[in-house]
Parts: sequence; C-alpha cells; structure tokens
Amino acid sequence: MIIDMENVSLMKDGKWILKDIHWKVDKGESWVVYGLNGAGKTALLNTLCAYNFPTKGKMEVLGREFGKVMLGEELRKQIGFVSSSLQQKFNLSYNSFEIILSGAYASIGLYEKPTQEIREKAISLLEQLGCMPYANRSYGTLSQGEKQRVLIGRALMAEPGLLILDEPTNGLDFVAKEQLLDTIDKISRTENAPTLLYVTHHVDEILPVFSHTLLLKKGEVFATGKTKDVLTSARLSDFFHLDVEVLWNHDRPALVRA
Ligand SMILES: Nc1ncnc2c1ncn2[C@@H]1O[C@H](COP(=O)(O)OP(=O)(O)OP(=O)(O)O)[C@@H](O)[C@H]1O
Repeated sequence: MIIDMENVSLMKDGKWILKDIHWKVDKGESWVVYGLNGAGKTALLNTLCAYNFPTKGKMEVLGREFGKVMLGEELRKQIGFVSSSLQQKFNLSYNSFEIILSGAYASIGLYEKPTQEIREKAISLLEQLGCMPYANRSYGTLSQGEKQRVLIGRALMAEPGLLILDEPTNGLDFVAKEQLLDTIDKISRTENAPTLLYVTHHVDEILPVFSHTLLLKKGEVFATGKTKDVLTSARLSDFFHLDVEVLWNHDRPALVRA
C-alpha cells in the first residue's frame, strides 16, 4: 500500500482543516486530488509528507506508520515533490543539469561530488524530459515550463516511490501545459515509475493515466474511486452546487456549465 489513511483529521489553530479522511492508494494506481481553492489540498499533501502530524486517525505512507517511528526527513527522501512554489527555492545560477543532479542528494544545493553513475542518470533524465536544449542554461533563465521539467527530473533522480505533482501547470500556456502533460504521461509509462499523485483544480488536466480520483471538499473526502466513475456530470454538479456537464473527448474530461 502506498497511502493508507483511516479517519485522519487535522486541526490547526483551533480549526479542523482535514476531517475523517479515508483514502487508500495501491501500487499500480495513479491518482488525482481535485478540489477547489481552500479545499485542504495543501494540508493533505503536507500531512502525506509528514510536515503535519494528524491530530486524529491512523496513517501509513510507503509502508511507514505515522507515530511508530520518527518520519520526516527519512520519509521525504522517498517522496518526490514538484510544485510551482518550489521553483523559487533554487540557486538561479545553477544550470539544469546541476539542478537535476542535486536531486540525488535530497538537498537544495549541490555539495557533494557526483559519481559517474549519478551523472549518467542525470543525463538520461535530461533526455527523457526533453531538457537537453537547455541542459547548460542557468535555472534563472528558464521559462516556467522548462523549470517544471527540470524540477521533475530533480525529483526523479532520487527514485521516489511516490511522485507528487502539485499544480505543475500553474502559469503555463496551452502548448507548454500540453507538452508537460505529455511528459507526465511518458513518465507514468516508464519501467519502475513512481506512484503518481497529481493535484489540481483543473478537470481538463486529468490524463487517462490517472486511474483514480479523490474529490476533496472543505477538508473532507467528497468522493473517491475510478476517475470515470467519480467525474460524472451529476457528481460534479453536486460537488460544485452548480449544474455542470462533463464532456469526454479522447479520454480527457472537460467541464462546461449545463
Ligand atoms: N494554520 C492555519 N490556521 C487556520 N486555518 C488554516 C491554516 N492553514 C490553512 N488553513 C485553512 O485551511 C483551509 C485549507 O487550506 P489549504 O491551503 O490546504 O487549501 P488548498 O486546497 O490547498 O487551497 P488552494 O487550492 O487555494 O491552494 C483553508 O480554508 C485555509 O484558510
């Protein structure tokens, strides 16, 4: 089991931010967490990465039971986390290759001398992610989409069991977004691909590869299950309190007002 949450609740400053979350993610599944602004997506991710500790309930991530052992750093080495908010944290003068290499050391900087094997792995990720044209360019000069690819490469360097993509298409134009989604699709098909967790508030980004979806609303699980069963017009109309229609085209959903 990759994620196993039972009755997980989280209180912050006297307010319940997550309430009775039941959620199981098995190996071989890829999940979307879908919720509107303020639904608790960030709180849920921070809990998965052991930045938050559940106020109530039981949980396990990648076979590690919360509360039994000290988690934190050790768990986070097994989780790749890519979000647009991470983009700011890197030294802008490092080039793409160096940023990807730094993922091998689970640190923001690059303090150790990389082995030949690690260098080769970073080169193969540059190729796989289409980053070769800007491998030697400093991070500060990259576009948003290029930065996201480099950060995905950095996350994959550590061979994580779980790769969390937190709104990775933020700030991308249509073409850059579709190209990044193609790359994510490609990653999902690689041998030993990590379990993918894609967090978004845009239904149209839900690729066919995402077999399962969790709808999060006001800190509670509104629905979980196979993506096609969860993303129905009736269910989403109920979720939004607004009549919507889900249109499927080439196995991708789109949302319109009914
Ligand atoms: N420390 C805190 N004290 C009180 N309320 C908090 C605290 N942290 C978060 N919240 C509230 O919990 C709710 C969930 O926040 P969270 O950031 O997880 O939402 P989100 O789904 O990630 O939203 P968005 O998509 O806008 O980023 C929000 O209403 C937020 O204001």
